Amino acid sequence: MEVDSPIHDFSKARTQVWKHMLVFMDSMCLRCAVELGVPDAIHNHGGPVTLSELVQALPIPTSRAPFLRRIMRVLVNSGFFSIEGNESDGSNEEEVYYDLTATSKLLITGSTNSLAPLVRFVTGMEVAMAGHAMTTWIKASDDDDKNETPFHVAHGGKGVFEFASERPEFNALLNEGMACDNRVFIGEVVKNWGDVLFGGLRSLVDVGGGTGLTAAVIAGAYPKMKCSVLELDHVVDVQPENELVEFVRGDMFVQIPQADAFLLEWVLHDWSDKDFVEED
Ligand SMILES: C[S@@+](CC[C@H](N)C(=O)[O-])C[C@H]1O[C@@H](n2cnc3c(N)ncnc32)[C@H](O)[C@@H]1O
Repeated sequence: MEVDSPIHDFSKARTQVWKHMLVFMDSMCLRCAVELGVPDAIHNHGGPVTLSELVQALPIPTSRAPFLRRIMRVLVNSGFFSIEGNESDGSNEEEVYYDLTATSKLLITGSTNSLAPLVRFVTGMEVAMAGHAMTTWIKASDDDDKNETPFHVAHGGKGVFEFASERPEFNALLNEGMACDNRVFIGEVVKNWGDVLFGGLRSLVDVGGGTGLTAAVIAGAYPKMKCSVLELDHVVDVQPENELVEFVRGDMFVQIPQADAFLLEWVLHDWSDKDFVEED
């Protein structure tokens, strides 16, 4: 086939459509692997596993092995797992070994840098429903607050934080998802730029600081600084005692406690300029 023939152009364009239609399967395979505990199973095995060893370690019937192999194929292709041997050439599947990569090591449950909770949150039904509501949302009148974001449209006019306040499981998913992504990041920030950012401060308020993880890391490194977290009731209600950080219940649009400095991490993007910019 000539490279710039009409059939080539059609084929290329068609492939592009297929690719975009199905790209959500990448996320769904990732979610499935995290929910099943595939990274944990390989980690606990202590090294590369065959397909049948993997099936045995997971809560799935052995009859699902061929489907797990396909899910693993997608994830090997995306770099989440490595494979030794070549299962596509018809070799005995016992000769094929799956192992963790740097990416899937970030998905081991309970490890200090695990992003598994973030995967569960972002690929979850509640967020996916917001994606499905995008067309309805963009066609809707923006005079009504219930149409503010696709999430509002998908969830009966409730924004993500109001929704979380009514759903303990979603609240936990959101809080853990946010916190896990910070664990490594804030540690590095404090290590490399802590003195520039926080040196000399007597007090700091992490506005919308979630579980308080960020504030606790900062407080741990600067014990003379008073670190507080301003959060909504439903977030504060489920936080364990924290010796390093004081939780303050409140609404940042109403009042923010006095401090030398304020931290707004992953907060401004949740709101429009109209919410944040006030002119006297
Ligand atoms: C995207 S999360 C970011 C959490 C945390 N700063 C982080 O980086 O992981 C936004 C946070 O803002 C909090 N929040 C939302 N509206 C708020 C308000 N009006 N007053 C105080 N906190 C609020 C939410 O409960 C949520 O924990």
